Amino acid sequence: MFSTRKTWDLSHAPRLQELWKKDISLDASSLDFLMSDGEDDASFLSLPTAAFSQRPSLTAELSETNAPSQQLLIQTLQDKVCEFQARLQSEEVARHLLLQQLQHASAQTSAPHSGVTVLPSGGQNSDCLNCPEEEQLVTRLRTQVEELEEKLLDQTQEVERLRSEQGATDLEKQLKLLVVENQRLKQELKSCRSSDIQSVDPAAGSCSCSHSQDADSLRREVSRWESQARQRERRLAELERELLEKSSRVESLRRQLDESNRQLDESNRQLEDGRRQLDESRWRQSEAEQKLDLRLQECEEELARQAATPPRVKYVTHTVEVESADSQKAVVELQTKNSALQDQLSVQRTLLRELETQLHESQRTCGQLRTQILVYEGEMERAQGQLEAEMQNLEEEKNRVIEEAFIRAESEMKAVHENLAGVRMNLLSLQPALRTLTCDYNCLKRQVQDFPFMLDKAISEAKQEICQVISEVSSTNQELLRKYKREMNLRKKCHDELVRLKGNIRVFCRVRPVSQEEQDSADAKAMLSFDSDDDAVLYLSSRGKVMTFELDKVFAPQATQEEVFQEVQSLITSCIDGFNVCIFAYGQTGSGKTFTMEGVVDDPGINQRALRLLFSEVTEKAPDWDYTITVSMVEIYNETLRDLLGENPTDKLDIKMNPDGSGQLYVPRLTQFTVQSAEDINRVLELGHVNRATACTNLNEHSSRSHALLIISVCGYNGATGSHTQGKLNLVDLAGSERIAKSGAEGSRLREAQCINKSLSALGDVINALRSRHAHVPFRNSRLTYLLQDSLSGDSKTLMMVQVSPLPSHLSESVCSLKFAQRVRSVELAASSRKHENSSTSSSPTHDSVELDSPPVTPLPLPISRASSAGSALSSTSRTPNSSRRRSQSQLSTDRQVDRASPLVGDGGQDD
Ligand SMILES: Nc1ncnc2c1ncn2[C@@H]1O[C@H](COP(=O)(O)OP(=O)(O)OP(=O)(O)O)[C@@H](O)[C@H]1O
Repeated sequence: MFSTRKTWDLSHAPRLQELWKKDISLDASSLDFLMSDGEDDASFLSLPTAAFSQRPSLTAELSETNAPSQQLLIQTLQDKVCEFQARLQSEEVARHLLLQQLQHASAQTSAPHSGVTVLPSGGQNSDCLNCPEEEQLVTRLRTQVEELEEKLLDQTQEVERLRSEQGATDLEKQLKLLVVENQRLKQELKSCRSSDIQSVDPAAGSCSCSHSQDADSLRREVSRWESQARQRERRLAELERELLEKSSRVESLRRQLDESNRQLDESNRQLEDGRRQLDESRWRQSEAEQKLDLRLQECEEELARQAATPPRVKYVTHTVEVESADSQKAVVELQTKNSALQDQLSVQRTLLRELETQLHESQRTCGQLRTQILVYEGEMERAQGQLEAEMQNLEEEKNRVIEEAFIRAESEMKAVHENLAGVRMNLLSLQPALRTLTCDYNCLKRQVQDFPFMLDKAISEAKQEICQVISEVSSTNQELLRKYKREMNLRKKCHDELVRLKGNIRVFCRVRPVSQEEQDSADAKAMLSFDSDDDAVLYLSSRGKVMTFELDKVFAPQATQEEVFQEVQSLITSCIDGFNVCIFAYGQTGSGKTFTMEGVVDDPGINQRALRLLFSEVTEKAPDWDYTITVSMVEIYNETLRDLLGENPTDKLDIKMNPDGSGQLYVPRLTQFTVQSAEDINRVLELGHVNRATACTNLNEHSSRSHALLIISVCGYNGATGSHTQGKLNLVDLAGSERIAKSGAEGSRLREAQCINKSLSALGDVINALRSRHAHVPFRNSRLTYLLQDSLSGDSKTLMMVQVSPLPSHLSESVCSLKFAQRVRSVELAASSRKHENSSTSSSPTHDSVELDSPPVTPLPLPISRASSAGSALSSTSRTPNSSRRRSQSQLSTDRQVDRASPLVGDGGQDD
């Protein structure tokens, strides 16, 4: 079935076939056999020179013959060699015979004279050589033998020489050439195959010519056709199997039919036998009947004749009687026989009927079987016709498919061959490239050999360049560092200027919310209101009048701790840059100072947040800067300084001038903790809180009567620049600012009130003197201002957080606190206004002088509309907050210019 494909496989690869044939011809063992046979046979060496006289023609013949006919040629050569050997042997034998004859003749000649046997080896026996003729003959013969031997030796040498020069060497050379050619062709075939594989299989090599894709597709097509052919073959095999089954079925039916026919014949035969038996028995019966009838008739005739003769009646009667008895007996016998024959006849008839029934049955079955056979035969003919048609179709289809596959494969092979030729061409064209590559490789090899030297040279050059670059970079760094320092100085100057222009005292106000209990017992409506457009304005209503307070920032009751801290954190971080910062919480008792500064556990205040912020900031700067943060906590109660972190919190501390001559103050024996983590902060604050609580009987009351200070020092060192920074952050929770003296307190309460009043007044005076740039700033007037001296002077920054209670019952204290804040803030704003304010306001709080019934007097004359923000009472309908704010801002620059020209001069008590 696949003969066509197999034929195609070999016949359509002419080149491979040719190579194959060459390969076979060269691999044949005949040449090896010939060579080994010729060399092993020693007689070959004795070939006469003439034996090789035909060598040129043989060589020519060998060279002319094609590779397939070489075997024949070799056979011819072998025959000729054998022939030469035979001839040589015969010559040898003849020569030996001649020699023996000569020796024998000489022996016979010499024997009768001396009786001594002449040795064939020619041994000298002077006794036997009496006759000179004989001696001469022997000598001549010996000479002849020697000549012959020499001649033989010469011939042998000549043969050897000729053999080495031309004969076998030619064959060997030819064989070697053929072997080399064979090897070359094998290699070529191998390379062709490998290149075929590479071009056919893209995964096997990197050759990606277009023919490989065509070849792939053709191969796929061929494999598809092959699979189709296989399917058709399978189908054909199935049909054949089916045909065989049907044939076997028909055969079995035929066998059944034959069996039936045979049975039918058997039945017919039985029937015939029965009929024959019946006819026979009938015939015998009729014969017996005829015999009986005939006997009966004879008997009757005899009876009648005897009856006709009376005298002889008795005898006749007796005879008749005798005869009739016999006749009767015979009749009875005959009747019995007749009845038996009748029975037999009836049996035969019954049997005949049965046989006839069987015959009918068999004939009917036979008819049915014949009908069935006819049906089967028709069906089989039809199936056979279908099968033949199908087989015909399949055969045609198969031939067509094979033809197509053949054509495709042929074209594919052609393409592959073309591809192969292309590959060969490529190989040829690649050879120059290979040569170039080889040249390049050699060149590179030389370069690689020179590489260490070049590398050393390059490394030394690179080192020089790197050193040069490093020196350049270091000089650039020096330059950059110089510029950086210059920029830093400039920035500091700018900052100073900015601070000077903007003022380094900021005043914020925070209104605490109304607690649940206070809401229940609140006796009035909200007296404080806020400007939705301006977060620096607070309105206070009292008796139908509205007082407007303008500060730097006003926090409504709903402001969170985080929002408050957001506003102050820039001040806190500036202490990392070396600034001293002071944040005060100022206000009456219960206004929320401690809440703002310390906060509660779940919602910490400025103190804890400030320390955490400082940690995160110094951590960010850690690669360049090395910071140390130390913390101290002190309390000032009744002008007594106590260390809240010390082992004995009740011990009094002093404030002294630092003996190092720096002019800085310090507190001997003050405990300082270096904090490095949030846990340290919590521990320190907790310790301070516990110490403060243990030092008093009622913490709430005590905290209202004392100032609590958290002093944080931040020291930084920049290793790169060598610069140091030192900043200090003072977070102060001041004592309550209510006017206790007015309430008629006595004894210790009076002393507490006096101390608080004194320290707060001193703080106001210091701030006033600082803003007014007085030559003398009264820091020493209180422990508080004395301790905060370095954080209030110079370029330090101060924030005052004025805490206000929203309750109407605290209106007087709230007004007093707000007026104090307003004055502190207005000090720095307008020099021109200060002149007027100096006569009407004081920077120091005068709590005792502010009366609820008599609100602060508006300074006269008002320099500008800004005077309205200095605590003047205005009708809520007389002006809008926005207009006030705009005026304040427009006037700000003018005021600041004047402020630099004329320092503020003022003192307390003007409110009164
Ligand atoms: N902004 C606020 N939000 C919620 N509660 C506040 C707020 N401010 C203050 N409080 C609450 O008001 C009460 C009084 O606050 P706080 O103790 O801070 O006042 P104080 O001015 O420090 O009083 P003292 O001078 O006696 O120390 C506290 O219960 C506090 O929780």
